[in-house]
Amino acid sequence: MASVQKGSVIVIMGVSGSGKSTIGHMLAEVMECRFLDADDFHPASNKEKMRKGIPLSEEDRIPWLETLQDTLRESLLDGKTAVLGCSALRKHYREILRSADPKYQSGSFSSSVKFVLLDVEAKVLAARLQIRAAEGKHFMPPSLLQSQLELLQVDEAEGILKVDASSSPQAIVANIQASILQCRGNP
Ligand SMILES: Nc1ncnc2c1ncn2[C@@H]1O[C@H](COP(=O)(O)OP(=O)(O)OP(=O)(O)O)[C@@H](O)[C@H]1O
Ligand SMILES: O=C(O)[C@H](O)[C@@H](O)[C@H](O)[C@H](O)CO
Repeated sequence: MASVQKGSVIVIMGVSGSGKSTIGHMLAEVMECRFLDADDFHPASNKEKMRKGIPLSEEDRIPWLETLQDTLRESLLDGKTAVLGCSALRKHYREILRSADPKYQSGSFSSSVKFVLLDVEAKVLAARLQIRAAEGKHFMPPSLLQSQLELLQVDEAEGILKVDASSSPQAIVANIQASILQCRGNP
């Protein structure tokens, strides 16, 4: 994609069920770049906790985000573009990811690591998670959705691209691509 310079990261963020893995994977495919799923970076203890229906704590999340930061930094230093699917629910979690850019100045929000928030109504999320749970495909139970919604924090000043993620995955990916093109030239 012309507008995304080599050596950048697009983080597809949002609560459980918003479609981070689905959309992130598809976006990476059309951008012909690597897709990283933050779920693959959790220690077994974190996954076990979530499987039991216990929300992660700060102490559980910070080391996980720091591991992701290391991986993103390596990718940026290699001059590669990557898409990361990661909840990144709190502002200070996103600061950890933005800081993967060695040139990032804390609090400036101007980083090679950019964020796209998948915005979906709670009742649609709940329905998606019920279907996924019935299929027995994922460790994250629907019961954790409420805690995720309560934790989500977005500050206008961060300039996060918010997309309506209740339509078809194809339409969402096309919308993200178009929005990124529109933002061309912006920091
Ligand atoms: N746009 C969409 N329309 C309908 N269903 C979707 C859409 N996006 C994702 N889904 C479905 O919703 C469920 C959750 O999607 P996905 O696993 O991609 O979300 P996630 O944000 O990565 O979730 P988690 O944070 O729990 O890993 C999956 O069963 C997926 O197939
Ligand atoms: O911050 C968190 O609580 C975690 O990142 C969870 O959101 C999971 O990783 C994931 O989204 C579920 O698959």
